[in-house]
Amino acid sequence: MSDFEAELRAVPEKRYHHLHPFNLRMHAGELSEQELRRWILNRFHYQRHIPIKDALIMAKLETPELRRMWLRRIQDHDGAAEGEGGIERWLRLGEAAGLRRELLLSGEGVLPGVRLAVEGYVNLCRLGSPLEAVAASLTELFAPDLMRTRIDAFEKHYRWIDPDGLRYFRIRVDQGRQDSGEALALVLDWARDRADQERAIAALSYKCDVLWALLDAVDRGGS
Ligand SMILES: O=C(O)c1cc(C(=O)O)c2c(n1)C(=O)C(=O)c1cc(C(=O)O)[nH]c1-2
Repeated sequence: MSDFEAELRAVPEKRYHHLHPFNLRMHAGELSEQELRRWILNRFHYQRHIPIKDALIMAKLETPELRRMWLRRIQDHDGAAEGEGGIERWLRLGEAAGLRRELLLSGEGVLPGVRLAVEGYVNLCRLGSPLEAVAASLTELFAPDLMRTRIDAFEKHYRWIDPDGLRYFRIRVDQGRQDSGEALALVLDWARDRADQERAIAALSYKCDVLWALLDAVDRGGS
């Protein structure tokens, strides 16, 4: 592993939201039903913006090979047809937890801090270079392990949620591995000099801040 790759991996190791107190409480089974519903509703705001930020990235990619790779990400979330894809599966997670899909789709109850955090990520992808935008997605190197921990925690501690609702996470484990493997190869290829490497590390650090700030807002609650 190159020094640069080790440096990249070290960023989420120390700052990814697997360390956030809200996630630690989730995994320990300490969240109330209300807190878990608040997380699902607010995280939907993040989920529905992922294909939007991916479309902004795709518009900057200059070859058919790269655009095909990125198009798959959009389809993972939006599905190839009505009733398919990650966004639909997240809506079903909401329903399994007693949240009507109309409520999630309305955006009602999304906390101001969550809106700002998500806007920050979308704007990084809108305004940044392809290298920065792809580097920011590398938090996904750590997401599959976190999802496995989350699935175990839900099955053990939150049995009031229908296990069918967990399909989003089950499918996402492999998707996240593929996404992060492809993104890492691109970042290692594109970041040729030290200035580029530093920009990639800064973008990944910023993305860790986005996820952390999102959970800070959910943890604090309000509204
Ligand atoms: O539940 C999580 O902890 C988590 C984290 C992340 C992440 O690290 O950004 C993503 C997801 N989930 C996720 O479901 C997802 O589709 C996703 C896409 C991306 C991205 O930056 O392109 N991150 C994430």
